[in-house]
Amino acid sequence: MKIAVLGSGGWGTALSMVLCDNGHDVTLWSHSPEKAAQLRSSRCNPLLPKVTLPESLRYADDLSCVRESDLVVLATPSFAVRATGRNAAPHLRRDTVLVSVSKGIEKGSNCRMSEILVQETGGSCKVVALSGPSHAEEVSVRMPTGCVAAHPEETVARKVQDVFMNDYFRIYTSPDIVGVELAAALKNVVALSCGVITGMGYGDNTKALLMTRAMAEMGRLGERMGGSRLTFAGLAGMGDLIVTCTSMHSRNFRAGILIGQGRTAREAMDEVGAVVEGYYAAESVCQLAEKVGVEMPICRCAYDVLYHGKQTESVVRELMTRAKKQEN
Ligand SMILES: NC(=O)C1=CN([C@@H]2O[C@H](COP(=O)(O)OP(=O)(O)OC[C@H]3O[C@@H](n4cnc5c(N)ncnc54)[C@H](O)[C@@H]3O)[C@@H](O)[C@H]2O)C=CC1
Ligand SMILES: O=C(CO)COP(=O)(O)O
Repeated sequence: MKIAVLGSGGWGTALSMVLCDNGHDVTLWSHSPEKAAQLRSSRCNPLLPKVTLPESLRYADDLSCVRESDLVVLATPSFAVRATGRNAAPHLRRDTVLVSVSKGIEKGSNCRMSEILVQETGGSCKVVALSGPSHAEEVSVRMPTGCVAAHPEETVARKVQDVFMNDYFRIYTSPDIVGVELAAALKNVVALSCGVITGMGYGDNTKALLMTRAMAEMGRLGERMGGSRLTFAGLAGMGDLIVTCTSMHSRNFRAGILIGQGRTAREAMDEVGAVVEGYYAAESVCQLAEKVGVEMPICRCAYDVLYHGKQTESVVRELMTRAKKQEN
């Protein structure tokens, strides 16, 4: 199959390697000519220093590279998905399947990534969400990993399953694209929060409390917006929550630790030096929760710390002294 991967950060690069392993004809697009030239000449992405990029991988800096592609993977940070989709759209075939792997919610519109791509392609292309616990650093060295390919039409989700799946990258299908995409965006806010309490010096009890209660609020919002609670208990929900709340590969978790140690959100993101999606998602999540009338105290507190510089100690006290309630 002819495949274009748009976005040459850690994740776009790791997925390009999976697709090359699976025998596809893959082009990796970078948004700057310098980046494409650097990848082509060095065959190394500094974000994944342990790996040499496959000989068969091609590089591009022009979005006309999607022409004649059977499948196009959107792997830019979420803030760049709309512009990338819009600029690629005139070159796309109507039967090209788009695969969205960016984990976020658009600032302002609060759209999911697949909604943006449907809008930008005028609804002509099918858009599948691929998500799950999958650090690029581990996928690129072929560590066993599992993800979910979500689309309401089973045949479309299965097509993506077939393209990506191999003996170290296991793909399940799901009809619940709403749940999968919301879980992906929400878990980043929780991973940031988990980093904050870790940076403050709290231990495993506090982390388990935060992750479990955050799952409850993620599921509440997801269900109210049309997703299934079961999705939140699966790879795209609980799976990805575990991997990002416990791993030093996670940029969200690392940024949170720095904030918990006293840095501002801006200082933490600069220090991490890569996209921290949870920062952007926190604002949208609070807006969505308010709009649909769902209580999300943990995400609300994360927003207050990130956007209003609220003291982390007072936020923890606030959460711990909420009114008494039954667990479910
Ligand atoms: N890194 C990972 O392990 C995983 C990341 N993701 C998601 O994939 C998306 C991309 O993440 P990463 O590859 O990790 O990002 P990254 O932080 O490694 O790289 C971001 C890339 O985006 C490029 N970029 C910056 N501005 C751009 C623009 N305006 N248009 C196009 N590209 C631009 C940068 O040059 C850089 O190469 C995020 O939404 C992330 O949540 C999903 C699963 C795993
Ligand atoms: O989504 C990820 C792993 O599944 C990557 O998480 P971070 O963006 O926090 O690094």
